[in-house]
Amino acid sequence: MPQTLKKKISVLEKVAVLGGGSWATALVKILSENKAEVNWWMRNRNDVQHLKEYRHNPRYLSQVSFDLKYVLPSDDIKAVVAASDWVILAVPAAFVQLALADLPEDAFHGKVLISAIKGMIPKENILITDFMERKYHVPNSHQLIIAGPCHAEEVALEKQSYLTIGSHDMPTAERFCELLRNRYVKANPLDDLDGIEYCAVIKNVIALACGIARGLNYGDNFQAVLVSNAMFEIERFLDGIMPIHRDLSGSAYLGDLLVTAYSQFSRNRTFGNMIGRGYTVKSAQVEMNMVAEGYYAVQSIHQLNQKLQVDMPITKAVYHVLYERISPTMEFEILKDKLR
Ligand SMILES: NC(=O)C1=CN([C@@H]2O[C@H](COP(=O)(O)OP(=O)(O)OC[C@H]3O[C@@H](n4cnc5c(N)ncnc54)[C@H](OP(=O)(O)O)[C@@H]3O)[C@@H](O)[C@H]2O)C=CC1
Ligand SMILES: O=C(CO)COP(=O)(O)O
Repeated sequence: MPQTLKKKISVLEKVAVLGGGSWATALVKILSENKAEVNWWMRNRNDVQHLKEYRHNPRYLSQVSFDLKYVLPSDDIKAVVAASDWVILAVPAAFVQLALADLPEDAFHGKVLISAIKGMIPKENILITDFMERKYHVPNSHQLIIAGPCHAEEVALEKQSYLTIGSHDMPTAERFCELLRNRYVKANPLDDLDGIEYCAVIKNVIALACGIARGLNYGDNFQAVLVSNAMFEIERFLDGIMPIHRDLSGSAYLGDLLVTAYSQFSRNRTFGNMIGRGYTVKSAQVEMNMVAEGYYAVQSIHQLNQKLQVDMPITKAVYHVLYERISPTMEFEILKDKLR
C-alpha cells in the first residue's frame, strides 16, 4: 500500500485540550486541521454554546473557524478527559488547580499528559509537570511539554512557526510532533523536560523587564543588553536547579526569550510596558483581558532563588517593582549599573 494512503486511513487520534484562551484555541486549530478528534474543554458554558452554533471561540482568536466534525466542545471536563488518549493542559498556571478540581486523582491513568503552560503553580512554586506527578500520579516519563517561540496570534494567521516538544520519552514526543506538523508548523522533540519548562517560566519575567524598560523610555540599545544579560541569568538559574549540559542558544530557550521580549503579541511585555508607564498591577490586569504568567512566575522564581542564591538582578528588579511596589524608575536605575 502506498505510504500516503496508509497515513490517511490511520486511526483517529483522540486529543483533549483543556482551556479556552488564545493558546488552547491555536492548538485546537492545528490539531483539528490535522484531523485529530479534539475534545475541547472550556469552563464557560456560553462559550461552548457559541462554538457549537457559530464554529468560533467568541473571545480569543475569534477569526479562527473550526470544523465541528473534528472539534467537540464541552464544559464537562471529566467526559473530555475520559474520551481522550492525549490530554493537553492549556490554562494559565494560576488556575490549573481550579480547572482540574472535579477530576479524580486517577483521571490521567494510561494517558499522555502534555503541558502547554509556561508558568508554575503559585505559592507551591513547582513546575506543572511536578504538580501533575504529585497530585495526579502522572510520572514524568508520561509527560510532554509544548515549548518554543510561538504566539497563538501568529498561528491564527498561519505564519511559519516552530514548536519544541520537551520529554524524557523521545518516541512519544516524536509521535506528538506528528500530530502538530503542518504547512506552517514545524515540531521537534528535545530531551530536556525540566530545563525547557523552567526556561519558559523565566523568559516571561524577562519579558516583563523588557516591557517595563520600554515603558520607562529606555531604547533598543538598553534592551539588547538586558536580553543578553538575561541569558546568563537563565543559565545560572538552570545550572543551579537542574544542572545538565544544554545548549541555550536553541529555539526553545533563546528563541522563546527573543519572541516574548520583542513581539507586539507578547502578553508579558505588554503588561510590563503598562507598569513602566505607571499603571498599578490591578489596573494593568484589568486592561489586558489576558494573563501575563510572568506576574506570578517572578514571585516563584524569586522565592526558589532564596535557596539557590544565584545572581539574578533582572528577576530581583521585576520582583521589587511588582511585589514590593518600588518605583520602576528607581529600580531600573539600580539595575542598569548591574548590566554589562
Ligand atoms: N498565548 C500564547 O501565544 C501562548 C500561551 N502559552 C501559555 O498558555 C497558557 C494559557 O495562556 P493563554 O491561552 O495565552 O491565555 P489567555 O491570556 O489567552 O486567556 C486567559 C485564560 O485564562 C482563563 N482565566 C482567566 N481568569 C481565570 C480564573 N479566575 N479562573 C480560571 N480561568 C481563568 C480564561 O478563561 P475565561 O476566558 O473563561 O475567562 C482564559 O482561558 C499560559 O501558561 C501561557 O503562558 C504558551 C505559548 C503561547
Ligand atoms: O510564551 C509565549 C510565546 O512563546 C507567550 O507568552 P507572551 O505572550 O508573554 O510572549
